[in-house]
Amino acid sequence: MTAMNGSSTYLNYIGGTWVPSRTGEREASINPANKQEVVGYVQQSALPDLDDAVQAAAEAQKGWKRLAGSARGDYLYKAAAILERRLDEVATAMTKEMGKTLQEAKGETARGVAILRYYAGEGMRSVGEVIPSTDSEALMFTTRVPLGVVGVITPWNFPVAIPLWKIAPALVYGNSVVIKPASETGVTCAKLMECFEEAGLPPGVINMVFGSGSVIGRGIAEHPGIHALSFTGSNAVGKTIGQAALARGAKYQLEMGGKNPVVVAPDADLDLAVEATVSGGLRSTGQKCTATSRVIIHQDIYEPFKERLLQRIAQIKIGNGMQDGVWMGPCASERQFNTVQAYIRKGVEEGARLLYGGSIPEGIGYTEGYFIEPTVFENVTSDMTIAREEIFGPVLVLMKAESVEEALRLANDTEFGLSASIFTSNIGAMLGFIQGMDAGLVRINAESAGVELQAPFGGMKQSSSHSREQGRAAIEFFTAIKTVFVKS
Ligand SMILES: NC(=O)C1=CN([C@@H]2O[C@H](COP(=O)(O)OP(=O)(O)OC[C@H]3O[C@@H](n4cnc5c(N)ncnc54)[C@H](OP(=O)(O)O)[C@@H]3O)[C@@H](O)[C@H]2O)C=CC1
Ligand SMILES: O=C(O)CCC(=O)C(=O)O
Repeated sequence: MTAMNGSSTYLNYIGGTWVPSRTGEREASINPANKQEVVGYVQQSALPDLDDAVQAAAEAQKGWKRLAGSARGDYLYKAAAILERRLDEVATAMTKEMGKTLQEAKGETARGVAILRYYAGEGMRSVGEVIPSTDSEALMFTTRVPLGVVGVITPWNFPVAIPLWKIAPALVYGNSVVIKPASETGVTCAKLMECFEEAGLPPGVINMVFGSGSVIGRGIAEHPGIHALSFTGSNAVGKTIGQAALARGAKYQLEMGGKNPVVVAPDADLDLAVEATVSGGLRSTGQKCTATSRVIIHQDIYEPFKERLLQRIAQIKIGNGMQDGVWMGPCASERQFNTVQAYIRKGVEEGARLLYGGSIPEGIGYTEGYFIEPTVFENVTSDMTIAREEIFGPVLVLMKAESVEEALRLANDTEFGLSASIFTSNIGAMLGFIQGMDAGLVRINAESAGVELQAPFGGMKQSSSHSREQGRAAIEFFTAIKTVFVKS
């Protein structure tokens, strides 16, 4: 059982057993919509707990890699069915732990089910190719082998989808896994582990160790028994993980921040562009690496676009994501709440004009959680902090462009390159944007957020370590190619 003594304390999952940390310490997971509510307690683990998990994973991987891919896939199909059955419970834990609305949390959990099924099917797909040898009597082909024990370090903003889009391919290709979830969303991750446990995964194939990033996260990056690391989170942490992995020759994959632009051309469908800007920028309280952050608007339609945008934002209902009708929940944590407020202050100090929001909403219950109004700035220049750094909150900056060419130049004027959208009905502008935009995801007449699990996902420039996740791209990270030459 996950819970210790029937209380809401969640244990580490190591070697197929729920175990308390050797430190005996635990940490509360708080509901950001109501700071008084403890959703559950998770372990404050130390490095010996991680050692136990790595040892269990290494032992289990020996048998796991020998199973047929289809047999490994069968376990994922079972886990998918269990997660589907428990969808409401898992989504509720997610909303309570990190604040996104229940509707969004249910959508994400359903996506988790689909991710498991997609990778279950991978167990039966081809893994190599036959390459003609210059020796006519030889057979030369490639096959793929697992990497060994994979470390997974995940953030709190997609507590089901991100862990599963890393765990599922790692497992189906024959690796075992040690995951450290974000401290804010440990309870949700424990529920995913329960699904794998109920699916009957052999003990040790998947392990979860709670704990702080600086101890367990760093411990994963530096552990000699972990052969590969997949991380999503901030740039600052991602870079330290990459350096630690490189120093010891481990494979690593980093998915980090974004400063995603939306370009609104003079011939755009303005209603569509407004709706996509609101959804892409403010859904999940702006806490997506693909969230729209910079809105670059052609000067000819700047005023009508701005007017419609502000009208639409005024309709947003902020509140506890568990309540019907609430469109936007709180920031996920006190730290995130403080960060977003600091960026809003910085925007004002640096001379941007605060058009909308910027404060804690007025009304009953808002001071009980980490609520911030949707916020819009204008008169923003590219050198301002709010135009350069990832805010990860419900903040949009409006920038005016004299031409579509200038809009593209502004869109590219960032160190990030994750996602970018353009709204236009001009095919030339579309093609110019597809070609000229330096981003891993380029979207035409669609919001910057919104990832499909069967397609490669990742960024350019500082947004990623240049690898891709999801879809068939996952096989590139979670396996190594072996070239085989056979002669009788
Ligand atoms: N690309 C994305 O999807 C995300 C981007 N971010 C960006 O990062 C900012 C800060 O968010 P935050 O949650 O602090 O993101 P972090 O990068 O700190 O956290 C992501 C994960 O890394 C872990 N971690 C933290 N420090 C270390 C370390 N030294 N070594 C190894 N692992 C570590 C965290 O653990 P723990 O939870 O215990 O700290 C968590 O599991 C946000 O404002 C946003 O800009 C955040 C989340 C997702
Ligand atoms: O846009 C999405 O659905 C996923 C975004 C994402 O991966 C992230 O924010 O970390």
